[in-house]
Amino acid sequence: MTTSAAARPLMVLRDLSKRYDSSAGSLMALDGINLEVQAGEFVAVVGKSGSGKSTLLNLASGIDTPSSGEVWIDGAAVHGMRQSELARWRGRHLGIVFQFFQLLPTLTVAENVMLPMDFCATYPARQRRARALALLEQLDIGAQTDKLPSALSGGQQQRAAIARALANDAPILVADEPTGNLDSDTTRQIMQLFAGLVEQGKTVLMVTHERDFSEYFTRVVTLADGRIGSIGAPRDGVAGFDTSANRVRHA
Ligand SMILES: Nc1ncnc2c1ncn2[C@@H]1O[C@H](COP(=O)(O)OP(=O)(O)OP(=O)(O)O)[C@@H](O)[C@H]1O
Repeated sequence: MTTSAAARPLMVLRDLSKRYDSSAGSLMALDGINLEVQAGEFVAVVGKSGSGKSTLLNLASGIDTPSSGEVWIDGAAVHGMRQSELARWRGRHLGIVFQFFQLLPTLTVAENVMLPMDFCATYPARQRRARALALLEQLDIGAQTDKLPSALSGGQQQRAAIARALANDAPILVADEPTGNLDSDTTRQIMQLFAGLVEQGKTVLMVTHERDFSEYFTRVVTLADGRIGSIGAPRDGVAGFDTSANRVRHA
């Protein structure tokens, strides 16, 4: 993709570290991460289990706080925000998609999609249901709107979760193994859906183990032991997913 020299990155992670302290000891889960994500990118985060992928996403999305370092999103210092302001700010700027969907089981699909709009008051109350239905229609689950999540297939639940992530029209989608619980056909559909959203202007940061979709990604960030081992362009190929110990490339 082309970016002008003056373009400000949509997301900046600067010297980001996370230490977990427990009775079992201290663990440096992330150590000195530097990453800039431009608007319109589809960035995949890959690496072995325990390499720090989810921790990186949780810090980048303000779900968790760094031990040191900075997270800037659209010019805002996320690392400096109070918890009270962070939740609403996050709701407006980030849509988050999880492996296990995390839909509220006692609310209908439409009500789940309306939740971020209710929480952040991004749209007038009288418009929220219509917007939820339009998103669900766009994601091909318009017929499921008034069902409980448990009545939907895994793929349909993930579509509902993506609709919820899109509810506030946030510019960034953060997804932690969104296809990790789906069969291969559904995985393809969901990855194509994310690629389509990027084409429509969204920016996506995704933890994934999916090797077959590297052509969708603008960059592949490989984590190893809490550090960035490599940042590769997709043309570097599936090697971006090679997490073997000595495979280190530099962009
Ligand atoms: N809340 C926590 N308290 C203590 N240690 C944690 C906590 N969360 C994660 N860790 C540890 O930090 C390291 C990085 O974990 P993280 O979940 O980010 O890895 P991951 O690459 O996402 O792994 P996976 O692919 O298995 O989901 C691991 O050693 C993990 O055990």
